[in-house]
Amino acid sequence: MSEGNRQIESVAVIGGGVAGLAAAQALSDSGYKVRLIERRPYVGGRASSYEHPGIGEIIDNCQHLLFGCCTNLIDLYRRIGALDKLHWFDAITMIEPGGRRTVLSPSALPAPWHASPGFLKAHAFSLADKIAIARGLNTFITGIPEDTKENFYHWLIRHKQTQAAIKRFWEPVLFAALNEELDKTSVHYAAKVCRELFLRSPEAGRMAIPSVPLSDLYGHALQSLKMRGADINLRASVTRIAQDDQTQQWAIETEAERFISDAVIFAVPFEAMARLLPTLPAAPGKDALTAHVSQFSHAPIAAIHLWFDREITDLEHASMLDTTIQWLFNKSKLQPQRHGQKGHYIEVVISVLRSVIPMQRQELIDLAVRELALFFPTVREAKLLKGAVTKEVRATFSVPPGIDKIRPTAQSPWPNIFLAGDWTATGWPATMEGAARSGFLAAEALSNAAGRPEKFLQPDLPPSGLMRLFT
Ligand SMILES: Cc1cc2nc3c(=O)[nH]c(=O)nc-3n(C[C@H](O)[C@H](O)[C@H](O)COP(=O)(O)OP(=O)(O)OC[C@H]3O[C@@H](n4cnc5c(N)ncnc54)[C@H](O)[C@@H]3O)c2cc1C
Repeated sequence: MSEGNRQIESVAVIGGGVAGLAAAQALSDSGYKVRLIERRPYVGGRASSYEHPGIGEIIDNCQHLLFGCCTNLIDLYRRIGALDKLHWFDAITMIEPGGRRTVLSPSALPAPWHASPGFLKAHAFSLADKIAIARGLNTFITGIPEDTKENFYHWLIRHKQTQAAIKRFWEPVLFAALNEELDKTSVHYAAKVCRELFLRSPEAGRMAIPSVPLSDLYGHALQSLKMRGADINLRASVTRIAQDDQTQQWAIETEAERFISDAVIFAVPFEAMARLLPTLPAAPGKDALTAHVSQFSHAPIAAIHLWFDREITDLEHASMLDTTIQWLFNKSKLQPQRHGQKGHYIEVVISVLRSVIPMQRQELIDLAVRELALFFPTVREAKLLKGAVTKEVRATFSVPPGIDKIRPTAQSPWPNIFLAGDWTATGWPATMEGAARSGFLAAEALSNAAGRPEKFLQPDLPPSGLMRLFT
């Protein structure tokens, strides 16, 4: 691995998702000449919105959530001036068929027990479930287990979790956070999610939902980058990277042009990286990287977007128990720009379940309406004005046991080429926070190679209460 030529001024960032935007923003803020190259006509990558042709509405590819523990994503929003586009919640509502609600919110007790009173009062769990969940969560207070070959479902059985605790607590939480079946999930990552959301501090577990469509949110990054003199190439797909024989700089080729840059940051998903790797020159470590990239796998997410002629619930969001639909987001309430518009817009999300992906659009809309009626009787009288379905087959990379062995660091086998993307070695699962971290880590690696080391990665939130004893 080379140290680089220590004369880096220009940087090509390939990929305008959260990872690429974080890298581009950090380096632009530090005075590098950045060119961002994105295949699509908009930025945001897997966290974006667009006008759906069938219904004439701007919709997110899927609702995206973040939490207080997402310190790097929040720092990216600060850098791009989008912090005020987040709607923060102190409570999460779980709802059962029939409409009974459980509201989980932090109490005044010190961490790690701040969430305990909410759990104790929860209608959704029996006493046996509560004891099992508390016993399970408590094992993560002192730290997160190392990644072993054990999967999280096996761990839950070994820790004597009830079936209801698995169905109503562990699955909803981890499906949303890790988007994978529990028997394909690493104990290490499951523990990390639980520790951040329920144990570290009340602040770390606070949930936020963007109050604007995702492309508006990440559109702030485009404005901010342009203000700093960055070049932005949208609708430009990189097809090949080669080293310029004379200058030893990198030549980046898109379908339309070819340009030269001192350094390159790849911020593309692993499957796009797999397509670009063969175009790069031979180097020690290339074969190992290629082999590792080929071992990643995906999991899907589907979202169903429904416009009713009336309000079907006062809730802004809810985790829906015991049904195929898992989360509800009341977009008419969450996005102020929709206030007063015709129809009440509800988005429901189904994570992980591969069986829903082959279902037809109308079949999924019917399923969502049928299941919503189990929670909200108004749905039976309401008229559905229109509906749309978004399916992301390659939504997230899976985190099976042993995944960390194949996640590459920001250093690539080539001089002045760096890797970013949620799938790289950040210690985080496939999330916007993981992507933001990867972008900052790649920017740090580049600044080291340039001989001007800088720190962009934000520290984790400090633990509070008694959790300070277990850092
Ligand atoms: C349906 C869904 C729901 C999700 N929900 C959440 C959530 O609630 N919370 C959360 O934190 N995370 C969520 N995620 C995960 C999150 O969106 C991703 O982890 C994150 O956005 C990944 O960012 P990235 O920059 O690493 O990759 P991407 O977003 O995939 O960005 C890579 C970019 O590279 C571009 N590209 C690819 N190849 C080329 C090329 N050859 N030339 C130029 N450009 C190229 C792509 O067009 C893309 O814009 C969800 C994801 C999906 C799909």
